[in-house]
Amino acid sequence: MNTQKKIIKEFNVQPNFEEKHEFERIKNFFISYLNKFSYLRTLVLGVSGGQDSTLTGKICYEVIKEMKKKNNNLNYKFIALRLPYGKQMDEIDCKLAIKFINPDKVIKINIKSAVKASVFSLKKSGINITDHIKGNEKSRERMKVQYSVAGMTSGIVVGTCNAAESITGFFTKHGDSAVDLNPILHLNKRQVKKILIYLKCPKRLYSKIPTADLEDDRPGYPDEKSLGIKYDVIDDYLEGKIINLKMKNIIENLFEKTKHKRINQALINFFNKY
Ligand SMILES: Nc1ncnc2c1ncn2[C@@H]1O[C@H](COP(=O)(O)OP(=O)(O)OC[C@H]2O[C@@H]([n+]3cccc(C(=O)O)c3)[C@H](O)[C@@H]2O)[C@@H](O)[C@H]1O
Ligand SMILES: Nc1ncnc2c1ncn2[C@@H]1O[C@H](COP(=O)(O)OP(=O)(O)OP(=O)(O)O)[C@@H](O)[C@H]1O
Ligand SMILES: [Mg+2]
Repeated sequence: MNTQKKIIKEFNVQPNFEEKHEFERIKNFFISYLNKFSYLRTLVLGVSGGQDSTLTGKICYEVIKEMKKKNNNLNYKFIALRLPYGKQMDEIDCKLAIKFINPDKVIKINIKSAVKASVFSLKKSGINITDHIKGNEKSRERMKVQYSVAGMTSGIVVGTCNAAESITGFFTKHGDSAVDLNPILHLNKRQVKKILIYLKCPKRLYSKIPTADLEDDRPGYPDEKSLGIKYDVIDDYLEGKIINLKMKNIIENLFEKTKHKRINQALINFFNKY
């Protein structure tokens, strides 16, 4: 089996997916997981206003709605966390995403002072971190907040990583990838968008340019510019299409180079047997 086929198999990407069917499949897997652990009550998710957390948020909303109804228990909750670093440049999108997702509760915590304290402590010890490394600090600070909320609410932290980000290692190790459950890890980027359209998400959100938005120096910097490759190309690759050899090599080199980052992620792939 060649590398492309191996990756597609490992990630369980479905080239012939159908939006409604896939959404229901994800929802049902999620519900059966929660039913296995009867003490769980809460889903905790960071909502940024980007495509991945908007879709994951809508999944969480539907899962919790079903859990409340099926178990006749209104104690199930979906908590959305807004975790800006200072003032969020795409605040409007984040508010729109929250409105569309409709979580039971929204908590807003500004991570700036915590990140600054960390940067300052490192500096005092002679380690002056770059803007890039500070970006990873932001991602890990968000992870910490989510785990504190989950710990206090019998909850689990829900991840938003998709297959296109995962195979290229475009996530922070022990940051946004450090989650309890990954419901969209098997979707490529265009499948995320297709399900959002099926769910009647506002166009502004599903057509938004993907950004990690972690750098002070380059707010809203597009993922595709950081990666040096278009999501469309990564998506084609994940659907088993023949792509330009140079692009194929870039993807496979990134996959190999970032293998160490996916070690924990593999365990929590929703479609792996638990
Ligand atoms: N061979 C090896 N075996 C085991 N561990 C190895 C290793 N090489 C590095 N490492 C470890 O991994 C660390 C580097 O990984 P990491 O800390 O993740 O850092 P990094 O490689 O910088 O990866 C983060 C990248 O993902 C992007 N990102 C992050 C978060 C969210 C999003 C988004 O799309 O929203 C994107 C971010 O913009 C940045 O470009 C090293 O500092 C080292 O500790
Ligand atoms: N300002 C924020 N507030 C809350 N959570 C955030 C924030 N920024 C990032 N996150 C969390 O980190 C995750 C990773 O970011 P990422 O950019 O990959 O996803 P996204 O913003 O949802 O979608 P897109 O990739 O299309 O921008 C988000 O899905 C979200 O859970
Ligand atoms: Mg984003």
